[in-house]
Amino acid sequence: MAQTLLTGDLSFKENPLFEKIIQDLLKQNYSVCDNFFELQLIDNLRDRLKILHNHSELKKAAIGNKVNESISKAIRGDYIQWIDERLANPEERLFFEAINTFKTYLNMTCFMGILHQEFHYAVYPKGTFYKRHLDTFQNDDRRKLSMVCYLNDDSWDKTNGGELVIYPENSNEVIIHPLLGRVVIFESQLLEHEVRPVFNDMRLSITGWLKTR
Ligand SMILES: O=C(O)CCC(=O)C(=O)O
Ligand SMILES: [Fe+2]
Repeated sequence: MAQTLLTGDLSFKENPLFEKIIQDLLKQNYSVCDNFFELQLIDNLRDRLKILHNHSELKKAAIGNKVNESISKAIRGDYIQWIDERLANPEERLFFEAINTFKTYLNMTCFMGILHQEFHYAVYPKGTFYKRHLDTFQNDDRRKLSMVCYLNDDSWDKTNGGELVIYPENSNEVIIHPLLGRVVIFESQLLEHEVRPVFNDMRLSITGWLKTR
């Protein structure tokens, strides 16, 4: 019996992509990765998000229940829809499969204790932004890693704006363009960041958090 368990444990296979992300996180608290998902999956998720958007399924994102709408709008202008994993359609299921594989890997190799995740679609229309912030709430530090997956297609131009800017504590700001298929992962409790105003087009993404406890 013990023998069987041991054999199971030894079946662990090193994943170079995940190892790179882990090394980046250890070194600088963030990682930018351009091949986390298959491009076909990104295309399908983009189509899904566009359908939701066209059917007005997305809601204005809030920043907390005590803040009124005009203040909220001065802080963030995106529209979101949470993805319910239990109701996921085939492309969302593939998305969560990749996330779960990553989560299991982190827990096995880094003992990160990730138990839950939450993800939402996001659309930033022209003129919107999200001011500099930290992704953790007061009295709730369960968000461990933030993940942003960009769904813009390859016509996205750098002059469209909408850059993610990360502010590491001891070094210069890092500017990241929301390019097709790019995934950015960072320490939710450590790195302040912002979304710069979108000048053109509609900025599409899925954002989420890997959470402890
Ligand atoms: O879309 C991005 O690049 C970041 C979004 C973000 O910071 C958030 O939703 O908390
Ligand atoms: Fe954020």
